[in-house]
Amino acid sequence: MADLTLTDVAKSYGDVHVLRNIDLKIRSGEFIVFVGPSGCGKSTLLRMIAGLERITGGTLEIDGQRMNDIPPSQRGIAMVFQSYALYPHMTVRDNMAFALKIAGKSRAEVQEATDRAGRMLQLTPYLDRLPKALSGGQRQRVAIGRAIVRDPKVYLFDEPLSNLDAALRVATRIEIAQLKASMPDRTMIYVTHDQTEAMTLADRIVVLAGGGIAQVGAPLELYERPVNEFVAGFIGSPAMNLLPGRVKTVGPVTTVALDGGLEAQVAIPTRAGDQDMPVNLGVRPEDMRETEGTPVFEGTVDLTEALGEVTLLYFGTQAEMVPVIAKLPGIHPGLKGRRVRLTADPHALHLFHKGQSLLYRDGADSLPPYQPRLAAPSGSLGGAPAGPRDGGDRIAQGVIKPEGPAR
Ligand SMILES: Nc1ncnc2c1ncn2[C@@H]1O[C@H](COP(=O)(O)OP(=O)(O)OP(=O)(O)O)[C@@H](O)[C@H]1O
Repeated sequence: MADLTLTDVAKSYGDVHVLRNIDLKIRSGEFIVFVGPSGCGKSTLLRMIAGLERITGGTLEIDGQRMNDIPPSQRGIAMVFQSYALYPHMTVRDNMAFALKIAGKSRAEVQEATDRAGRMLQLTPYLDRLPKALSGGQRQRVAIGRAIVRDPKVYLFDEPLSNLDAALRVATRIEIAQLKASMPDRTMIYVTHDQTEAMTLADRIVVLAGGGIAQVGAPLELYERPVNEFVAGFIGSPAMNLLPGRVKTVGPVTTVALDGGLEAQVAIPTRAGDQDMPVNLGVRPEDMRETEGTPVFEGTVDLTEALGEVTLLYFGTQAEMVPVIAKLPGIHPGLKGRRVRLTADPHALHLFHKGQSLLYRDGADSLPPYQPRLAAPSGSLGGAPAGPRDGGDRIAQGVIKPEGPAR
């Protein structure tokens, strides 16, 4: 058991306020991933939980016990670092055994714990090797093994895979997922820059920005229902396109008059007071498709990138413009320089109050319960998504915010 509760947690270095108003409840056994732009305080928050950084405001509790002034070694936590931090002159077994020996465990206990960690991480053949005789992935497994032998209640990972090449990252990511599955009651908190790691490993993702929490939710919840433009742009790759316009007609389905003359129907309800409100229409590149009918976007393709399973089309790549990007399934040769008309399902469109600041979250709680987007049933052709997106039960895809002060 290890529930973590952060209440109004803050961190400042003198006059520099790095984090403030961090309220977060992490349930025992959850896999939580912190993401956010560089310098937003992900590692600082992790290190405060570990006890490696002083908490300058608020409280951290683990299982109801205040931890602010408890030393790291007594928090029941183990941390795995990006840099492995192995002792180069010690074997794999000795690296893993070190903390146990310091803690005064018997020889038999140390042997049993290191054998077990070696088996769990497939390190048994390497137990007598020095770190220099291991690959990067194997070294990181030793670093994880060092955490496992201590049998902590909470595991903290600070970008553990970022020193590995692409193939090893995938393999080690899967090993971490399997490790978590084998320890369902252990709580894990993981910092990463990698969206795939965040989306695949997390039970819930915490998006940090501007010194606070922008949104917390299940990975697909953040993808499908970002509460603001920042999260919309941060989760998903390439980022969601934001097309400026104004609310033209209100009702259960909103019509948006886009700058440039096009119109879009969005399955998001608006009220009379929202009429003429400046908005950004959010459309994910992967939700766009070519149309002979009425487009929500029309432009000349400046650049294409053929990635095999998909082709990326770029529009408006001139300096200082944020290009609009479409991601079409399959290979589309010869599109560069062509005029293309694109549309998207009204249920796949998002709507944001224009100019909304990063942490402006009011109104998010009034959204109806989240309904996951389902893939097409197996056997159907064409890849058109089925389920809620085609029905009427995902009305509020995005958020229109009333005018108000940004927080
Ligand atoms: N000792 C310090 N004194 C002053 N500012 C600091 C100190 N340590 C960290 N910071 C600042 O705190 C902020 C958060 O740093 P942190 O390393 O937690 O960010 P991060 O989100 O993990 O970044 P990255 O993704 O680049 O690793 C940064 O702006 C950093 O400059």
